[in-house]
Amino acid sequence: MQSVIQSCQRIVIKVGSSLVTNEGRGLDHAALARWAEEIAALTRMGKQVVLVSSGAIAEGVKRLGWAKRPSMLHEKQAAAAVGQMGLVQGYESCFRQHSLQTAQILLTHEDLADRTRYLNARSTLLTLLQHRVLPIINENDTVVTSEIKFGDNDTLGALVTNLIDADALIILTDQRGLYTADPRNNPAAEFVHEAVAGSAELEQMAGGAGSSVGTGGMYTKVIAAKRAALSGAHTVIASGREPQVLTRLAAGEAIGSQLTAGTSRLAARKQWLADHLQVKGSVTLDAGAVKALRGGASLLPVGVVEVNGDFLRGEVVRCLSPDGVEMARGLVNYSSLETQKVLRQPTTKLEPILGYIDEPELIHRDNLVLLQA
Ligand SMILES: Nc1ncnc2c1ncn2[C@@H]1O[C@H](COP(=O)(O)OP(=O)(O)O)[C@@H](O)[C@H]1O
Ligand SMILES: N[C@@H](CCC(=O)OP(=O)(O)O)C(=O)O
Repeated sequence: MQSVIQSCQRIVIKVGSSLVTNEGRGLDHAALARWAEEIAALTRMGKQVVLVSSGAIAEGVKRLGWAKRPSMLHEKQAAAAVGQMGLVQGYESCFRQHSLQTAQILLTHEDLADRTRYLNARSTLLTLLQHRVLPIINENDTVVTSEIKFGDNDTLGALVTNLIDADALIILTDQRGLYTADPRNNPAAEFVHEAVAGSAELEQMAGGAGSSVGTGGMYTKVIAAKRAALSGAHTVIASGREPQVLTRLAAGEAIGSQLTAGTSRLAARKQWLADHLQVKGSVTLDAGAVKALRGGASLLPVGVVEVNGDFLRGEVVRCLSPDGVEMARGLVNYSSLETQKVLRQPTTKLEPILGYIDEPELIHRDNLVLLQA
C-alpha cells in the first residue's frame, strides 16, 4: 500500500497536546524542531502546509505551576493565554532555522460559521500560502464560550481542511494510529491500516482520550476524517514520535491509519455546492454562455444578460437559461452590484470598469454544478 500523501499538494497537519507538551511535562522543543525540519522539507517539495497545533492549555498549566488541568472554563482560558505564548515562540524559533515564515491564526467556531468571516479566513490563509508563509492555527481559547467552542482541535483541523480545500489532513498523535479498540486498555486491539473515512464501524472502534492531557481521543479523529472527506480530503492518523513521519508519508510510505475519502475533491465540492448552500440570487445567461457551461467552461461576465437579487462575493447564485430555467448554480466571484456593472463585458474590461480584478471568471467551473443535461 502506498500513502496517498505522496500525491497531495495542500496538507493540513494537526498535532495533539500530549505530543506537543510531552504528556503535559512541558513544551517538547525537540519534537517541534523535528516537525519543523520535516515541514520545511515538504514545502521544498512544493507542498503547501498548514499546521493546527494544540497544547496551549497543557503548556499554560505547566507554566503556571498548576498540578492538573483545571475544570473551570476561565481557568482553562487563562492557561491557554499563557501557553499559547510558549507555542508560538517555540514554533517561530524552530521554523526560523529553516527560513520559513510563520503566522499565528486563532479561530472560533463563529469565524467559520459566518459566511463573510469564513471567506475572510479562507482568503487570508490562501494568501499566506501563496506567500510561502506557514500558518499555525489554534482555537481562540481565551474568548470562546462553550457554545461557540470547537472543543477539540481534530474538529478544527477538519474544518480548516474543508475551508482551504486541502487534499489531506494528517493527524499526529501519541499512538501509531487507529486500533480496533483503545490499545491502552485492550492488548488484543488490532491496528487499522486502511479504511474508508466515514464508515460506521470506525466510530465504534474509537474511544475517548487515554491521557489526561488530550481531549477528544480517537473518536474525534475518526469524525474529523469523515468531515474532511466531505470536501474530498484523505486523512492519515499517525504517531508524531515516528522518525521522519511526515517526509516518509510524502515519499509514499504507508505509515499510520489511512482513512480515504470516497469521492474526489472536485466531486465533493460540487455535491457540497448543490446540497448545502443557500441560494441568494440569479443571473440570466445568453445562449452562447449556456452552451459554454454545458461544455464544461467557466461562466464569464460577457455571457450574462441580467442580474436578479442581492448577493455577495462567495455566495451561491442560480444560472438561468434565456427562457428562465435554472440550468446551473455556483459560487460567484463578484457581488450583484459588481456583476451589474460588468455584464455583457469581455474579461479585459473588468479592471477598467471595477478598478480591480478578483478573478477573470464570474463563476469558475470548479465552483459550478450543472443541473440539467
Ligand atoms: N481505537 C483506538 N485506537 C487508538 N487509540 C485510541 C482508540 N480509542 C481511544 N484511543 C485513545 O486516544 C488517544 C489519542 O487521543 P488524544 O489523547 O485526544 O490525543 P491528541 O492529544 O493527540 O489529540 C490515545 O492515546 C488512545 O488512548
Ligand atoms: N486549543 C486547545 C486544544 C485542545 C485539544 O483539542 O487538544 P488535543 O485533543 O490534544 O488536540 C489547546 O491548545 O490546549
